Amino acid sequence: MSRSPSSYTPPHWPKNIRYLTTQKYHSSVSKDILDIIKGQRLPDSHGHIKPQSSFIVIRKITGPSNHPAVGQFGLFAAKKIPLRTYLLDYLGEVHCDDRPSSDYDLSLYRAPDGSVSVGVDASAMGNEGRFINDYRGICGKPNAQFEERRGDNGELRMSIWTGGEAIKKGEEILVSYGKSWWSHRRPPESSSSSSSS
Ligand SMILES: C[S@@+](CC[C@H](N)C(=O)[O-])C[C@H]1O[C@@H](n2cnc3c(N)ncnc32)[C@H](O)[C@@H]1O
Repeated sequence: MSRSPSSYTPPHWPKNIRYLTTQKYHSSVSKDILDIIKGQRLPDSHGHIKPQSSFIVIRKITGPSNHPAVGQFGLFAAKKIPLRTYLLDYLGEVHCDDRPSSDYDLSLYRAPDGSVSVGVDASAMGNEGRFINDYRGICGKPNAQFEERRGDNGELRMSIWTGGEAIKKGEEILVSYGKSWWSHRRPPESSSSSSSS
């Protein structure tokens, strides 16, 4: 970990990936779409919630040997996490171009007429969220989920929340990437994934 706040990167952060603390916008995002994503600052409200990123750590997956992402990294509970906790936002480069080869690209927004699709791609830049793995082949169901939310500044982001059960210290935090993410990829081999989501 480095000392100055501007150059902070979390432990295990890869040197070739830019660490972000805010979303970045690619030139493929038009002014109209930028206005929709950035939204408007919300009036001060009592519903102000902050992400609890002290609950999570990036860790290299060394086992069990049948873990489908062994040798890669994952996101783990640094301490016991209560149910329905807002952990962090999935930060990356917000874009409107196609990124079929990125394994770190999430869908953020689709125009109602289907003409524009906006993604957040954390392949070259992102935060701890880029290390969250899918539950398939690891356990029976996810213990966390992606949720779209607008922050206090009105900006639309993909946030990561724990589900309806507390997560024990040391447990891996796992979401569902969704069927469409896996539809054009090879599913994990030791899969326990008969789930529909
Ligand atoms: C968003 S990244 C997750 C972080 C990744 N493990 C890493 O170290 O950078 C998505 C990639 O993680 C791996 N992955 C995540 N969940 C998986 C799963 N359930 N089974 C197999 N591979 C998985 C795949 O290689 C996938 O392309």
